[in-house]
Amino acid sequence: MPDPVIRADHLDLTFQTGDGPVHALSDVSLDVAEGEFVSFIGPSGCGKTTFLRCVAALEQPTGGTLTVNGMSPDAARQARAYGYVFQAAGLYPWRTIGENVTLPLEIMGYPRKERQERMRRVLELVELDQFANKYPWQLSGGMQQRASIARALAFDAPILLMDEPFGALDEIVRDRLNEELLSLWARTNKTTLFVTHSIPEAVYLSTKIVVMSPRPGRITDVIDSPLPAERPLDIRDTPEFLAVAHRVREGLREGMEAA
Ligand SMILES: Nc1ncnc2c1ncn2[C@@H]1O[C@H](COP(=O)(O)OP(=O)(O)OP(=O)(O)O)[C@@H](O)[C@H]1O
Repeated sequence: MPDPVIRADHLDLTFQTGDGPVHALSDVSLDVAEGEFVSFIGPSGCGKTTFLRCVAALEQPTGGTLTVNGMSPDAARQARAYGYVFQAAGLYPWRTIGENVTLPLEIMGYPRKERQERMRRVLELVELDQFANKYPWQLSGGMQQRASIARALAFDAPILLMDEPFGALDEIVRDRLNEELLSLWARTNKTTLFVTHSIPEAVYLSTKIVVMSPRPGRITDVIDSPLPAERPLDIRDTPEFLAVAHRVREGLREGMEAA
């Protein structure tokens, strides 16, 4: 077995706040192998975002260990191990889509020609190559979110961290983006961590589903998906899909009852 890309071992994080300590992560242990698509699902406040932020070295755990590609999250961050897609597309309105995508590359000091080449390639991947010269307000919400994914892919990091990227979109657009994301993942083989509140989204996309519960935030179930890699949208009506969704729902319910 190759070493996992991400390994959390008895991870703990307590925030000290004005109202006393908040135990955001408790005893979280998880291995993520290369190329996996792992969804984190759980009620608000169970620590999903906090876990992603620890992986991205944006939060410091207060206990346990966490490695990314065998190094500390900080070292992995410096080695540009990941791209991050947030809940809101977060595009700069005064920059075109192309200029938004090249911004991190500019900051990292990539030469102009390479910036342009990479920008073209990732916009093609998310089927926005015709929109490089448009401004964010000229695109729909779903297209903006695709542009934000392109930006995260631009420096070709092996790990993609996605924090509820489709939460604000209507169901039809979300379905389409789920399909596109799955095909993008199959083509790029990026190790992906994906936060969601949607059971169907988690089951449709993932090779592994991590169910979490709040107070304190902990893992209550880890489900290795039995679904095939090839997943047309109507797989959601199959008994196999519904069985996984049922197990997630049960895990969420038990977590809530225990909290
Ligand atoms: N910087 C911080 N300082 C203090 N408390 C924090 C901080 N960040 C998060 N928390 C608390 O930690 C807990 C976990 O928050 P987190 O954002 O990780 O949850 P989540 O599962 O992602 O929630 P949601 O689904 O609403 O995004 C919450 O109780 C939150 O209020």
